[in-house]
Amino acid sequence: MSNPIPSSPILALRGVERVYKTEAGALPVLRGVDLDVYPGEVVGLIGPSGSGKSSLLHSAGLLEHPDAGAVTLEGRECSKLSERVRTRIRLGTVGFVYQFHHLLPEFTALENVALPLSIAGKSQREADARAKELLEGLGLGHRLNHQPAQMSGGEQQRVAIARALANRPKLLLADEPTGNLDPATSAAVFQSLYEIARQEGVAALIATHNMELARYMDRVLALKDGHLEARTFS
Ligand SMILES: Nc1ncnc2c1ncn2[C@@H]1O[C@H](COP(=O)(O)OP(=O)(O)OP(=O)(O)O)[C@@H](O)[C@H]1O
Repeated sequence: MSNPIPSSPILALRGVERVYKTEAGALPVLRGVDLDVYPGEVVGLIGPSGSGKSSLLHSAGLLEHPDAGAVTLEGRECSKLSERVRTRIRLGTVGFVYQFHHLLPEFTALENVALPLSIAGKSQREADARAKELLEGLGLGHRLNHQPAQMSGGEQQRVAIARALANRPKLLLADEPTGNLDPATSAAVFQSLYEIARQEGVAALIATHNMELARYMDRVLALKDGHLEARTFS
């Protein structure tokens, strides 16, 4: 990265463990994960299918409770907080992008992106202005009034990225954000995601199977046997 990394992480995991109870017995997936993500960096998370990437993102984004360990967002340790406070922190700090866009089909691109802003109490004018700014930044200025079904898969995913960034989260968690797209579209959408994350100054943790895209991240971590290790590319 060209920018110096500030000293205080936006996300810190310490000794995070996740064990699922299955009919076949306990399935340990995360076995003591330590991770720091700093403001403004784009971090790739790789690992084979079933290695626990989604589980890690769910714990990091306060969607699930880890079975052990600490999750600290913006300096606040969240494990022992009530569900209400965790939800408030999640809504204020984290944006999510998934493999499938989950846009509301009857809403336009602009309306889909403005919705979380309206829910957060912004006026319609403010919400629309912010939604328009983000969509234009993602190259969708000509698609503001289109519904999801009238857009390509790559365009739909860009709208989902704009929606995730609408409330100015400090951390973007993305789970296979381009996993449903063909290789060329996937590369283009990833490029847009990277650029807008930089513009917005948001940190991003992006789970992907796509090693070609992983190369373009600021750094890459691999999940192996429930632990994270740094990965470098030759
Ligand atoms: N709620 C659950 N109950 C039981 N097992 C689960 C649950 N959620 C996930 N698992 C198991 O935990 C393991 C890790 O799943 P996870 O979805 O985190 O992996 P992943 O690396 O994201 O996989 P993929 O790349 O295929 O999306 C898998 O073996 C999965 O079957």
